[in-house]
Amino acid sequence: MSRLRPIVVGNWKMNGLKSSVAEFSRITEGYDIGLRAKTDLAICPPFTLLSTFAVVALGSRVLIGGQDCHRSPSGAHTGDVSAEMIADTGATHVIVGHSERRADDLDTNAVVHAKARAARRAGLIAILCIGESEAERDGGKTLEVLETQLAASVPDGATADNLIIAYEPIWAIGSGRTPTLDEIAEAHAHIRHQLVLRFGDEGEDMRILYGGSVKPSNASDILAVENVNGALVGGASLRAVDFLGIAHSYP
Ligand SMILES: O=C(CO)COP(=O)(O)O
Repeated sequence: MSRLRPIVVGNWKMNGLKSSVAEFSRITEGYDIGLRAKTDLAICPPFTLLSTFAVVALGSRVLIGGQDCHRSPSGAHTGDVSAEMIADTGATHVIVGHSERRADDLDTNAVVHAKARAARRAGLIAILCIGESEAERDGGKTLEVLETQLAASVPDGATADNLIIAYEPIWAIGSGRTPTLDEIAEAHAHIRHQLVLRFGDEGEDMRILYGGSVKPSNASDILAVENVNGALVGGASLRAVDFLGIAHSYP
């Protein structure tokens, strides 16, 4: 088991209304001493709920994050939200480079790189997502794709205190399918190797999360894999019972 303190992050994506505060409160209430001893816990709600959740989370030690940020601190960017604005709500984390944004909003590696720098500028921890498509996996290109994404989207000077990597195979997101444990181990070992090549000892301390169809039923196996330092959870983070179940399955 890794010596790094794990973090289990819930990505609520475009889900959640004011009425969802009750479900989030159940998550904060469930983050008891026993669970705190095992793992950090974070929820990334939509922007509309960030401030509310940050207040509800006070005193619980549940962390709050955004799901994306603009590269600039402020300015004429209608509809966008800056890393500084996210930090201003009390959030500590922000997801950048999620495959849904890479696909829907054409976030290239260069854009993700700029967003990760923006997160650091604002004092946020970037959760930077990388992952291969099904065609890339079938073509035997997974490790190469991960290497390219890491090289092009992780900024120089990143540290274990301001960067978390999330490995999310695109074909595993929301599909109920996951790579085998050996495949997860191989991908995470490769990411670790690249981080150490580039950042030396600091790379040993960067957390690498697995994301894609993590559920209470598969979490204990996945979280026990070498170099898996936590999980990025989509659908199963929307219900407190499932999300806490995943966090509890940390060995
Ligand atoms: O995209 C994800 C988290 O960012 C994973 O989503 P699912 O857990 O719903 O597969």
